[in-house]
Amino acid sequence: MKLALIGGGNIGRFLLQSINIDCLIPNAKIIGLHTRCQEQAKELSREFEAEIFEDVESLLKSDADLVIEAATVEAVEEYAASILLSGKDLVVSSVGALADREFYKCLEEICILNNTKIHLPSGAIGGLDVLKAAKSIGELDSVSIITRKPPQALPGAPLDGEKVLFEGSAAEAIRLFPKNINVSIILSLAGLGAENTGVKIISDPAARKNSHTIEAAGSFGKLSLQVENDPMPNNPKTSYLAALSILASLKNRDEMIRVG
Ligand SMILES: NC(=O)C1=CN([C@@H]2O[C@H](COP(=O)(O)OP(=O)(O)OC[C@H]3O[C@@H](n4cnc5c(N)ncnc54)[C@H](OP(=O)(O)O)[C@@H]3O)[C@@H](O)[C@H]2O)C=CC1
Ligand SMILES: O=C([O-])CC(=O)C(=O)O
Repeated sequence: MKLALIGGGNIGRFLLQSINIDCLIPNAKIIGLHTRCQEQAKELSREFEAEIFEDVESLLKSDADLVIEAATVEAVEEYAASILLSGKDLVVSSVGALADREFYKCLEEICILNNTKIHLPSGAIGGLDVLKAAKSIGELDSVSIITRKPPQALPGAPLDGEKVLFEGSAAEAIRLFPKNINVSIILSLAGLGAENTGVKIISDPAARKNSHTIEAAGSFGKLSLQVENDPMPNNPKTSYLAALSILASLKNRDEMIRVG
């Protein structure tokens, strides 16, 4: 499988190392990457033997089968449609982009017409299987997430003392924190939608982990799940599990017997 990558930050570098050097996905290679900073692109290209795509047009013309986005919500908004139209599948890290129903429907139509797929990894949380099963006959009543992170991982957070930075819907949360609360949107997509998923974001100077507590209730019973994420070694903002979940998505793609 030939892969192309958009974004050369924490997750991008981790994927280059895991796929091109550690060979963790059988028969897969990241053949090229596009990222905003050319210096960074050159360094990654040298280190991981991947081509540089100076723009997305050259990435689209490449023979990659699948594109992994590890950049920003804006990058998904800008490039997703043309990637799918070019016949390539897409793995999205910045799932917040899909909070917009119109955008979601537009991408879904492109996928149907072009026989392409979008893969949305579970990111830094879990429990999506429970929500999907629970709502399959429409009896999921409530879903919420409380995210607690150190202030260094959240924009505008005070360094002294715990503070609730946000309380409201996932739709509003991702508008205000597009780099920090993608988890609420994958949760919404598995469950009740972005308008009906409750979010609380807490900045906590005592926190050493990025923790996400999910509560859900419905006719199935109740779900209560806490994920205590270790951050990636070089970036307190990103949970390690988010990067691992992209590898898991790539592996799922080829599995003949799928769990969950
Ligand atoms: N679903 C989930 O649970 C999680 C999702 N995420 C999301 O995943 C994404 C990647 O995370 P992470 O690797 O930690 O982020 P980083 O900020 O470390 O890296 C992002 C990279 O993308 C590049 N970039 C930004 N905009 C563009 C663009 N338009 N075209 C090409 N490259 C671009 C950046 O370049 P530059 O350095 O020049 O800005 C940078 O190299 C983020 O959107 C993050 O919010 C993260 C954690 C969990
Ligand atoms: O990494 C995390 O814990 C979650 C995160 O940033 C996001 O959802 O955008």
